[in-house]
Amino acid sequence: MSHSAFSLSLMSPSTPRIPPYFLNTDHRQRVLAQLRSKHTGLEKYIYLNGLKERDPNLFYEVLLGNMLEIIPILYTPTVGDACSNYSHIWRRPEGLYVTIENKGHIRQVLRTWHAGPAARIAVVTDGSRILGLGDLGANGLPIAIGKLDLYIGGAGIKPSTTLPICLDLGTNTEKFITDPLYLGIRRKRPDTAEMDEFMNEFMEAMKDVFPQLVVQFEDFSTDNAFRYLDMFRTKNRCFNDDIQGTGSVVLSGFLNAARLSSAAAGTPLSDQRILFFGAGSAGIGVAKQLMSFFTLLGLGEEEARGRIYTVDSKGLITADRKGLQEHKKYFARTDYDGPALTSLIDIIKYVKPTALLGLSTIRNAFSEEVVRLMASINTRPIIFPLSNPVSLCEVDYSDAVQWTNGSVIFASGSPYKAVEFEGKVYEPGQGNNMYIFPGIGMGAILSKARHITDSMVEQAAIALAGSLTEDELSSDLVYPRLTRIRDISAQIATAVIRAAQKDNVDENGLFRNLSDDALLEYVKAKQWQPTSTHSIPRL
Ligand SMILES: NC(=O)c1ccc[n+]([C@@H]2O[C@H](COP(=O)([O-])OP(=O)(O)OC[C@H]3O[C@@H](n4cnc5c(N)ncnc54)[C@H](O)[C@@H]3O)[C@@H](O)[C@H]2O)c1
Ligand SMILES: O=C(O)C[C@H](O)C(=O)O
Ligand SMILES: [Mg+2]
Repeated sequence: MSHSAFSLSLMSPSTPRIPPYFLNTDHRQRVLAQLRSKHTGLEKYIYLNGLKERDPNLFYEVLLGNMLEIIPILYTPTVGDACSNYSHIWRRPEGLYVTIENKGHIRQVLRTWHAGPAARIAVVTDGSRILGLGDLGANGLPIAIGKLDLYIGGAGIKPSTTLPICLDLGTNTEKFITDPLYLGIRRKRPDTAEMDEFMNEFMEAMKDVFPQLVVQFEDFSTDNAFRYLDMFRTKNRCFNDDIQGTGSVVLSGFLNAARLSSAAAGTPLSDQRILFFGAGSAGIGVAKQLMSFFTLLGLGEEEARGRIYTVDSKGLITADRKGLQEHKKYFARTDYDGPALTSLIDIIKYVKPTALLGLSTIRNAFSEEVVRLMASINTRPIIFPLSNPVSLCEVDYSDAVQWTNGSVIFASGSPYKAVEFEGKVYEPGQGNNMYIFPGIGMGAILSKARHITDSMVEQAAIALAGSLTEDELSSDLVYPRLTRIRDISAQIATAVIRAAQKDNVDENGLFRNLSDDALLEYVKAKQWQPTSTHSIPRL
């Protein structure tokens, strides 16, 4: 502090004063104008982060009033830039880091969290596969924060009960280890045995320190995503967003998309054939969940599995391939014995899919030739390029509309704007787990579910699919409009609570006697709202 500033502060005992005519203005509009004056997504992210620190109530008020503008900044795609640059844009402590060096005393570290046992929902990442951006190590924290902002904005979870955690276990990305500003531990990631020990201690400690907590695993690399879901799904109240949340949201969009595509083709729903381009945690998670599309129609497991084809970087996945990773085996084809099919065009010609889903992280993998081929074999092709962020999306919406002459039924992981084609406006869907996880988490919290069961996840998808209004249905949408996310999350949470009751995992039996309408009203009444302060800035 300079000498003059120091003496000035000594000389002025008064506290700062709000400008006298401040209340003649709407401060929320000022905040929006300030936000819009920033030129890049990252600058907007930093601005919003500062606003949240200065005045969280105002931050959530502005978020709730401007979801379509603000979610793409706090969440995909801009949160991807925030993570990639986190060590450089860092301003203040947020969230909780638990490092590999805390092994042996993780409980003590968790006990430092200010909310203590009041915490209800944690999003936990180890930073090893952030969106499609790879291993970002300790820079992964903003993904947990962004997801929790959606819990708060989208479902109405109370901010003080949310807990973002980044497990700092090292990184295999060399450029971070050598970056002088990198905020994480400078070492390679541990081997499986060491990581398992850490995760076992961590999850036990989470249960002890936060007995009411739901844990959402987020953006773990594929092997670990499956591994820790299997290890903890019956011991802890937890789920994996990339496997189950994505599976659920895509099942939901697919239920609506298949209805449109089958009606256009005049074929039964059960004739759908789905090709997955990308067979990681998300691809296989979604493929497993989409089995329910067929089983709900009455098909047996084998028949349902036969409608699903998976592709990875080596081509169509077949059972005879050597060294096939465990998670790819279930959908590996046993009915193809020709030469390996490696090009997407050849695979489409062989499979003749009604739906092409991308979870590959390969930008523009759905080329003009691919999209036109899909349109030539389907009256209304279903094309869901689901990789995030936009920079890794398999095809842009405007191209998909143009190359299919508007017939495409489209949902992408990251947001796209509506496009006009030959005088008609087309609206894309956003097939992102953000529609689902807030409702699953809220339902699990309110019912105090011991575990999160498959049927809770499936019922969440069915509730989301059924939540479209007449107007949304007549616009051929496959997901509801995001502006309604609070209502939708309440409907999903209600369905999740009912499923928890059916599975007898609800520890809170109070809702069992409520009618569906009364339960929905109860859930809505539980949603936290920022108090409208007329937006007087906090001093
Ligand atoms: N929309 C959503 O809600 C949502 C949810 C979860 C994940 N995702 C996105 O899905 C993507 C994948 O996530 P993941 O965890 O499964 O990652 P991952 O790295 O485990 O999986 C990527 C898969 O793509 C395959 N692949 C890579 N290059 C390929 C190529 N050239 N041709 C064909 N296949 C190729 C890989 O073999 C692998 O099977 C990410 O971009 C992520 O952001 C989206
Ligand atoms: O974070 C998202 O936008 C969706 C998903 O969880 C992902 O990993 O891409
Ligand atoms: Mg994710």
